Amino acid sequence: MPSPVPEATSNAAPAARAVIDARDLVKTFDGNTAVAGMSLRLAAGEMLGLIGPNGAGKTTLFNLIAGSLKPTSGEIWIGGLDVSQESPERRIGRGVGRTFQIPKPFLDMTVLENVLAGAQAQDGETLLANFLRPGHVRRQEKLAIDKARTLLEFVTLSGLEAQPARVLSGGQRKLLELARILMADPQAILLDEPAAGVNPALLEIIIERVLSLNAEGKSILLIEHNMDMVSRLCSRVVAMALGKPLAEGTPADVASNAAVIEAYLGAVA
Ligand SMILES: Nc1ncnc2c1ncn2[C@@H]1O[C@H](COP(=O)(O)OP(=O)(O)OP(=O)(O)O)[C@@H](O)[C@H]1O
Repeated sequence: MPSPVPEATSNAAPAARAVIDARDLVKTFDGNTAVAGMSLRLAAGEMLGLIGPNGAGKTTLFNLIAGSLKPTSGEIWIGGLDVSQESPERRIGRGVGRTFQIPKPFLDMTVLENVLAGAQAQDGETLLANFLRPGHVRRQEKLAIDKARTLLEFVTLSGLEAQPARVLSGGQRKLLELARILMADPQAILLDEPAAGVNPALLEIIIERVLSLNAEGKSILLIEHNMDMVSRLCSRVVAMALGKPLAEGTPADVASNAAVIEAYLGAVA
């Protein structure tokens, strides 16, 4: 007779593998608490929305996950490893890419050069490699340029590759930034308000491209005030306020949650 399966495991859905696991994070700035005990798990292949009123701590949480800020306490795990003390560059290498609310491209560099800047350290960047293996370095550079061009096509900016980035609109700069982070082949992409200040036509392109990246298997963590975009992309949403989780559920459930509505109203008042 087969041994009975313990109830706790037989009924439990298999836990989705977390790409990003932020554990009980706290971040204070000169005594002011921006993130006050926030935990969040982004599963492999998931698109998770992060909403909350201005000042809730969303961007600070991104900065902690991406490594540009170190937590006051708590831990960040990426792909099953504790990376809390690692640099932002190491975390890019571990497959985390992030965009900023206001992209800051190198304005005097071309659009193509800006995308190339997103490549992980290449052999071509070391003098020694140039000296010892110039043919290999040239091949690497050509591969990087081909990849950057493919990504520019993906974000519909191919026609502008030779232009300086300063000619791009705000929405185009967001697309450029997306291409730049894709150079490092991220598994998880953190998008900080991709819809803000973007015209409706470009926003549709951004939404389509995010869907297509997710269809390729990339996990997406999306900070966004535009609930239409959140509803179209995310099946799960976490709302935060005052640095803490406030509610979690489907976009419709969270948007109609009384505590969430009150937090937004409080932020407006
Ligand atoms: N570098 C910093 N130094 C001091 N205070 C900071 C710093 N970064 C963020 N804060 C403070 O932390 C709190 C949370 O800010 P954060 O930008 O994370 O919120 P947010 O939810 O992203 O807001 P928004 O939706 O307006 O972008 C705010 O009170 C902010 O002023």
